[in-house]
Amino acid sequence: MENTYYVTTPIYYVNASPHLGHAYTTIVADVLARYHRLSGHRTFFLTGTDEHGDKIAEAADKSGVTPKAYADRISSQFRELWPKLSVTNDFFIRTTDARHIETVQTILRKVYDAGDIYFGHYEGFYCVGCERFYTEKELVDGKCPDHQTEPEFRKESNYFFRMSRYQEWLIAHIKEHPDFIRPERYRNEVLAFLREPLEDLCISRPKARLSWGITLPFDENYVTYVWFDALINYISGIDYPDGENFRTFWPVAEHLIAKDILKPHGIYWPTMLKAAGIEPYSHLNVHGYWNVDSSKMSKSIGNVVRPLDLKDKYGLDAFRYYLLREMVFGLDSSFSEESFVLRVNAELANDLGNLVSRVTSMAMKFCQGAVPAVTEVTGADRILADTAFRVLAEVKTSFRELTFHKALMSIWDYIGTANRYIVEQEPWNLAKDQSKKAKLDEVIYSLLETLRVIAVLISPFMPGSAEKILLQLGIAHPDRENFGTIRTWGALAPGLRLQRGEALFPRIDYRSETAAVEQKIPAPPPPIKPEVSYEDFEKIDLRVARILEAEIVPKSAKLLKLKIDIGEERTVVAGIAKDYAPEQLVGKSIVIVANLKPAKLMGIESRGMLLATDTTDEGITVLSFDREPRTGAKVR
Ligand SMILES: Nc1ncnc2c1ncn2[C@@H]1O[C@H](COP(=O)(O)OP(=O)(O)OP(=O)(O)O)[C@@H](O)[C@H]1O
Ligand SMILES: [Zn+2]
Repeated sequence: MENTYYVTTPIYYVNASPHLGHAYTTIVADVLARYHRLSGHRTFFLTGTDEHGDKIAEAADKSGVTPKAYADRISSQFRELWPKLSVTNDFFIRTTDARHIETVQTILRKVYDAGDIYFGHYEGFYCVGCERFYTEKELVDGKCPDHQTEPEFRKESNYFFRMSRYQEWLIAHIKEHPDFIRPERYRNEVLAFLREPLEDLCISRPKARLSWGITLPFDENYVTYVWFDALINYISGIDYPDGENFRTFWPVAEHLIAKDILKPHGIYWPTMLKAAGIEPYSHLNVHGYWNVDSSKMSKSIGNVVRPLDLKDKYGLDAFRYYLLREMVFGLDSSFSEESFVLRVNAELANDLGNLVSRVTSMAMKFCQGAVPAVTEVTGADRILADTAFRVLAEVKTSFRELTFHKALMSIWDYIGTANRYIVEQEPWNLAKDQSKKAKLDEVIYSLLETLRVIAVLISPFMPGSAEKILLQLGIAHPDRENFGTIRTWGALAPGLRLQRGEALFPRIDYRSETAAVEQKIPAPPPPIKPEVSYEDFEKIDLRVARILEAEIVPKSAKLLKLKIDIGEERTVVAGIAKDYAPEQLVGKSIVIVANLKPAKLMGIESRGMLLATDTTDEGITVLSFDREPRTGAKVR
């Protein structure tokens, strides 16, 4: 059978504009959809907006427009946002679509005819924010636990869905399908909830009080409760009951949600499906919250970060990368712009960006700007091929387990391996010796092929950057590369002309931005140390050093390894990675203490210490010269 994949996001409630939380769920769905398409699976990705209910009627009223006009406005904000974040949904559903309304009525009729909907009297505490009744037991100090507001007491006759009838079935289904709700903590949460007897679900609202909703097909004085309407989008969006999409995709449905809407998705929805005679979805995948200062980012609170602000400031791929790398799917994360910048600088500008620019510029220089031909990749060069296969398998597992941060860690492990391989192989030395030409070609080819593999691996997360890398490799149709084409090592065609490209991820100078805002008062300089004699000073040998190479020390946030020339070649390690990108240093003349006792830093022997000082904004600047000094000269 053909492999198929169906992923949905919640349909977002149109009572306010989209924020980073909505962007996260939708980008995760996009990453999954892209991954499955690149794996050759037939894929459908659905998102949309939820437009009925009290809260929208209220918000519209406040803005002085009709609910439909209000919903149109906010819905288009969501619809227009997604392409700007490179989100590739196949359809955008609105619960005000005629097709959707028809489907909701079909399902209501079916469940009603089966005897699972009855008319009854109800009284209780109703929270408008939650749009549901609360039992007294659920309230905290008489208030809604989510909204901290006092609910209204309401007495109403309404229609009820006999949810209780399906409680035992649901418990059994969850127990038989351990992955039905995941990660496990949320499965346990639903099971815990099901330990208490389920109450029937009130699924109507009298039109006398609220008319903004879908009319019940069996009583036109009532509209449908917003959850009973909204959840059905997952099947109306793929043309239930007769559409080919429904037949193809419903059997593999995967829902993505945050934990706030676990109960409707984990309990209402499967029992609704069961009552309507429809198979349950395959998986409910639940993630945690993005918090700001430890409270949930939410429209109602207003503590929101706008996705487009971040995209405009730092670039789309950096934003997508950060969201997927920072959050462990299932757990909460807190958002901070500082952690964002740290990741972009260390992992994107340094690790990935440098690898791409080093490899392509070496290929330009040593291989006349074309992919070299190699007969067979052997020996040490197998490491890159072998790592590719291992990482491919790890990424596959991570996608299956929704551990996106681990997928990225595996890919970054590969990037680290490639960066170390360059240092070990020293292509610049191979290039000096004609007899080593074959070896040089092998090294450069392996690195270019590694870039092709990395580009495909990152493409679900960072589609724009992946394409740029593939174009730099001279690949004319980047869209033809996929998880199938990287399974064969050596598929990169010799002779392709490399294309020069701009830096993928420019470093962000965050400190100077915040410094401008904070206006910190600098600490006074420390007191001068006690006198020393000239003879004592003379013992210190200061020299002009020219930096030949610079690279990040793996797993260290601060250290750079420098190869320097002081008349002889030496390696020194300096704690300046936060202030200098390696490429800013190469070719620069600096001052080092040449006779300081060697020290080992992160396993690397440093022979000499570079001199540096503070700038006014707290960063570091290395000592340099205003005229070109002689390399190795004594500093007096
Ligand atoms: N802070 C958040 N962290 C992660 N995802 C979020 C966050 N806020 C919203 N979402 C996403 O949006 C869905 C809820 O959509 P909704 O339109 O109710 O947003 P909301 O901001 O939580 O609204 P409200 O504050 O009015 O309850 C969640 O299930 C999740 O997919
Ligand atoms: Zn509430």
